[in-house]
Amino acid sequence: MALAGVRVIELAGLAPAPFCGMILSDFGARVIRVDRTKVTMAMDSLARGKQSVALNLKSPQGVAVLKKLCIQSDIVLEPFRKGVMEKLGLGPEELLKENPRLIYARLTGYGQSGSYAKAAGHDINYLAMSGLLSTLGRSSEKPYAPLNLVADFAGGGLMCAFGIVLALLERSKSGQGQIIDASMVEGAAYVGSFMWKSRSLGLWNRPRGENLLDSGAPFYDTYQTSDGKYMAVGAIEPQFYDQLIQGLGLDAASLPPQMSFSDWPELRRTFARVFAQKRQAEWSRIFDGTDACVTPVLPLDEAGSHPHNRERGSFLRDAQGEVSPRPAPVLSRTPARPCLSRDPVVGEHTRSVLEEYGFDPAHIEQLLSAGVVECNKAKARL
Ligand SMILES: C[C@H](CCC[C@H](C)C(=O)SCCNC(=O)CCNC(=O)[C@H](O)C(C)(C)COP(=O)(O)OP(=O)(O)OC[C@H]1O[C@@H](n2cnc3c(N)ncnc32)[C@H](O)[C@@H]1OP(=O)(O)O)[C@H]1CC[C@H]2[C@@H]3[C@H](O)C[C@@H]4C[C@H](O)CC[C@]4(C)[C@H]3C[C@H](O)[C@]12C
Repeated sequence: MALAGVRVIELAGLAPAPFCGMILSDFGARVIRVDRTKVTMAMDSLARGKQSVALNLKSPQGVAVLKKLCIQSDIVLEPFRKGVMEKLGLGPEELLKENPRLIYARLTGYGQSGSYAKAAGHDINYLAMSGLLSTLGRSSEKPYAPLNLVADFAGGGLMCAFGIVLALLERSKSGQGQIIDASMVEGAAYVGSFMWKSRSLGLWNRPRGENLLDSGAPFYDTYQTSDGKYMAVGAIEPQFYDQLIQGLGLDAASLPPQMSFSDWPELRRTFARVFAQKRQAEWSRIFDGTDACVTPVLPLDEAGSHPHNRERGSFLRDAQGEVSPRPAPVLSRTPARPCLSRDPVVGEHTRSVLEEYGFDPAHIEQLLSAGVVECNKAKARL
């Protein structure tokens, strides 16, 4: 796999950093998640392929253990508020001094500088600060966040993984590590570059929810079908729009022009009335194999069984029987080989990892009895 041999120390966090760690793990990196001690349950549902060490960083011995792990690793990924790592004596200066090849990835909401750097926040705040949230939502409604996909995952976890891969590539030439300051505000904004850079085209001149791709255009929207399901319509180009009109059984001559903004509400009502006359499966049969850009809106538990996704193996089933997306993109020679076994229990790998990183058994026992580290076993499933 592409990242085979890369060792990552991931400090346990909420959502973006776990996703970043899972991407690295899916593509072959060895990811060791450092959890707190005395936690009953891992919060990480993105733990595929990771190992867990339970370590109390509030003790000087715990800090020393983490340092030793980082000295022998390629990447440390930290998801805390600015200043937390420095307060622990684990800031980049300390760690890079001991391991100049270390890539020190800091994944935060607001970045390592600026007046908000130390403020708490979540996806919705970062999305709001990026400028993008103001554009998301239906006409005459307030802005709404599309789950926590944009800032936490696209602009956060994924962007940080990209930064790590860039730093690894650069290190292969310079031999040096570096610090990655991944701000979710900036990552989200960057993902949304199109919004800024296409403004001169007049694509976003109208209020929220009344433009081409923000649910303003009737040919770029979803429609309810007679069985309460939905179809997604993305028929932007005239040649594809013609096929939409044909599939709906409408007479193009009796409709207003596609790009007549003032007629969009009426056109939307016409499309809605027609879509409501057939079931989703019927519409799928009509539009499959055409270029009308019309597809069913699949619920999560149906996405994996759609013929197209099944043919490509786009979703996988793990040892627990849970279905989730296959890692993307697909590399031809060195594709991801995601681990299918269960997620680690907090502290499950403490002993084995410490042994591997050169801690002698007596030292491990002492750390255990001092409560600096914890070893836990997976509970048997009855
Ligand atoms: C699924 C839910 C997640 C929702 C995601 C949400 C929408 C997001 O947007 S996540 C993005 C959040 N932002 C960031 O990550 C930006 C960077 N980070 C921060 O800004 C901050 O970390 C913070 C604001 C997110 C949190 O601030 P906090 O004050 O708590 O922490 P920090 O200042 O960073 O300091 C950390 C302190 O911790 C110490 N530490 C760290 N590691 C160790 C260690 N090993 N040992 C000892 N100490 C350690 C460190 O030293 C710092 O100490 P100091 O403060 O003294 O300096 C999920 C959201 C809630 C989940 C549920 C909930 O947790 C309850 C259940 C728990 C159970 O286990 C599982 C089920 C739950 C229901 C759980 C389910 C889901 O996971 C959630 C709903």
